[in-house]
Amino acid sequence: MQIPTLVSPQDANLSARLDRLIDDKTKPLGSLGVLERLARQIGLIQATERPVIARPAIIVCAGDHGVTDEGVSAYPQSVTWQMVENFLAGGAAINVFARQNGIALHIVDAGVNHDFGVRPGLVDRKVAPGTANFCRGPAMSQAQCAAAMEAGMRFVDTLQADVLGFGEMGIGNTTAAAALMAALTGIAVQDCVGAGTGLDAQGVSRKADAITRALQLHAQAQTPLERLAALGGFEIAFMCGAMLRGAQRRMVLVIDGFIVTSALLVAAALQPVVLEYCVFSHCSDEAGHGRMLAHLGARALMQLDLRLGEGTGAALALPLLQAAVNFLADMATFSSASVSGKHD
Ligand SMILES: O=C(O)c1ccc[n+]([C@@H]2O[C@H](COP(=O)([O-])O)[C@@H](O)[C@H]2O)c1
Ligand SMILES: Cc1cc2nc[nH]c2cc1C
Repeated sequence: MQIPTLVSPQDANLSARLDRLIDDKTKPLGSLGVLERLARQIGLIQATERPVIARPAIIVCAGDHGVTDEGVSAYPQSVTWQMVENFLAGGAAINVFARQNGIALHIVDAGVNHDFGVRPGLVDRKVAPGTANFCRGPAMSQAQCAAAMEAGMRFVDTLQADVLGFGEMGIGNTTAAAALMAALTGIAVQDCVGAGTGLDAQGVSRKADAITRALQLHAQAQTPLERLAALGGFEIAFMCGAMLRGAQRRMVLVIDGFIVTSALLVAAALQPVVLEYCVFSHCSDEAGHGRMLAHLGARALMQLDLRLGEGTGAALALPLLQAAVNFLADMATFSSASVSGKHD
């Protein structure tokens, strides 16, 4: 598998020109805060003083997890395929928010334990019907993991998006994400685990125990790709490949919650520059997410106590990205509006 080579979008000359444009708008210097940072970042990613968001898209990647055998989720595995049906019928939260914000939604089966048959609207990239239980062996073989990543890269090649958001669905995947987090960051398991879909304290400690056993079993997995195969999931690997290709194609990547960020942890371990293409939509209520973001040096746009996944935070953040490019394009300048500038 060829890992995409990324170039940094940083360009000192363009950055200075964007700063001048931003500072020339009719507002006290710096007063649009994070929106100014976003406008500059999107301009740099698109390599223009006039960035646009014309074709926003979100990929919702679904996969099942063998580790659910350890009793690590508050819901049964069948909810994964049932929610995929819900996405296809247009009734999930992500459908509502994507419709509200004019976002194209792509639903991907990367490894769900269900036969959907031939389903219009479903992107069938099933590598296998769920991962193996990583407490007993690797979640995926290296070949399966590479197949999921390559499928993610190839899928992004079919898209015309300028902003690409990520979402996921997979009962048990907060366990996989927490295991990846512990392995890739060295943060203690206790500080990586959380309640997921709603475990009680006993459930959370069962989850931590499963992860601790898995980290011992897979101690020989040392590279990011070995760790992804041992502990990850098909939807996580698919997103990791899709993020790397999206950055290579200079798309703005909108990161959602805990599981999406775990895919980015792997992508950033392979190609750190990918982070310069990322906007972090929100800080999830899942306990480890704040620490995961801190590890990446990332600042989330919003804190809404969300813990749903599906790309809902990414969809809700899109209006903020649009506000950033719109103020840059449409606000008057001090001279065009005859407004006096700051005292010297
Ligand atoms: O995005 C998040 O931060 C997030 C936090 C907690 C749960 N989820 C969703 O809940 C599911 C995984 O939870 P669990 O408890 O089954 O591991 C999966 O479908 C995720 O989309 C998502
Ligand atoms: C109902 C339900 C919807 C979800 N969407 C994302 N993860 C989910 C988990 C559950 C349980």
